[in-house]
Amino acid sequence: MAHTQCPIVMRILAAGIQVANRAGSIIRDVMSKGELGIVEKSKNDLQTEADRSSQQCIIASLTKQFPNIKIIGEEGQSDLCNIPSEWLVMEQDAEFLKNSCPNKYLTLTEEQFDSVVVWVDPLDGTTEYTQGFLEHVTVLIGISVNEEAVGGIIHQPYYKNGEDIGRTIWGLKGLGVGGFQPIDIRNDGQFVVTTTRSHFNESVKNAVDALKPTEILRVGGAGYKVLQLLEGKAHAYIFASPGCKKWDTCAPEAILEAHGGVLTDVMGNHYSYGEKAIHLNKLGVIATAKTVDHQNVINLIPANLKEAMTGK
Ligand SMILES: Nc1ncnc2c1ncn2[C@@H]1O[C@H](COP(=O)(O)OS(=O)(=O)O)[C@@H](OP(=O)(O)O)[C@H]1O
Ligand SMILES: [Mg+2]
Ligand SMILES: [Mg+2]
Ligand SMILES: [Mg+2]
Repeated sequence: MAHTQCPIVMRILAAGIQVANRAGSIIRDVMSKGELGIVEKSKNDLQTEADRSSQQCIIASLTKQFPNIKIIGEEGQSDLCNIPSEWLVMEQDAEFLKNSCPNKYLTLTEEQFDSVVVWVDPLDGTTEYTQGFLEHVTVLIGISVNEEAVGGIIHQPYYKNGEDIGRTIWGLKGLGVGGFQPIDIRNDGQFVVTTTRSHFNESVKNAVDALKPTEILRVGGAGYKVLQLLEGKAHAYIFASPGCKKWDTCAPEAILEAHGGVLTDVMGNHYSYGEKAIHLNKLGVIATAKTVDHQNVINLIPANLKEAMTGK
């Protein structure tokens, strides 16, 4: 099937896979040149040259390919006029396009652009990037349709596989996940929680402790934490605090749920990813692996913590 005839959701994902790979190589280039150009956007919130360049590459490439689609990136408006030509990626991943599009998205056309929003986090785990925890760094491209996170890409620029560097994982609800082999963690009496490394606070600690974990992993990035759920390394990802934004969770939520896991706020509700959605995930992030009862985890989060977060 010619690319232009494929359903829009499939084409955005196929383009996203290629552009995320390019963004990953830009992130590695900035690090190897050693001039990170760190800016403190606000307290505990950094931006580097890699965040800026990766975003320019992704937004420029996707805007060129899909001029009618709303794209929202973490780093705000990017100058798309003066970017190096090698940052413009016009390819779509041919392997991915061999998959059949789930029926639900077959009739969605580019003209119905109002219902589709692409959420871009050009570099998730910026604090970890600046501190040398490079494995935690990911590029996130999420697609929402009618406000629901349905598809996404998590690219790990520093994942090592023999001589190869980098890998790209995709997911689409109704189709599944690809680019890696998911591992479903067992429920054998252990309960491993993954949580923030760089944004830990009292509220996050209280929620984590309430689950009585047998092990706590503290790593950077929403993308990396969700990968830990998908690779059998943790049962739950707990961040009972505001801080994460829609571009942090859109792709991870879609990929996790395409495999049977769940990602919600502390009340157990899904976030909305429409164009007008507020960026902040005010009610935190609770995500669970496929083999875990999500509602049970939500029930264990202390009521006083939920009241403090919702104001009710
Ligand atoms: N308090 C606060 N202030 C500003 N930004 C915050 C905060 N908490 C989380 N975040 C953003 O969420 C992304 C993941 O961060 P973490 O790994 O620390 O936390 S989390 O557990 O996934 O929320 C990470 O995204 P990137 O900016 O893309 O690296 C954080 O910036
Ligand atoms: Mg950031
Ligand atoms: Mg992020
Ligand atoms: Mg980021």
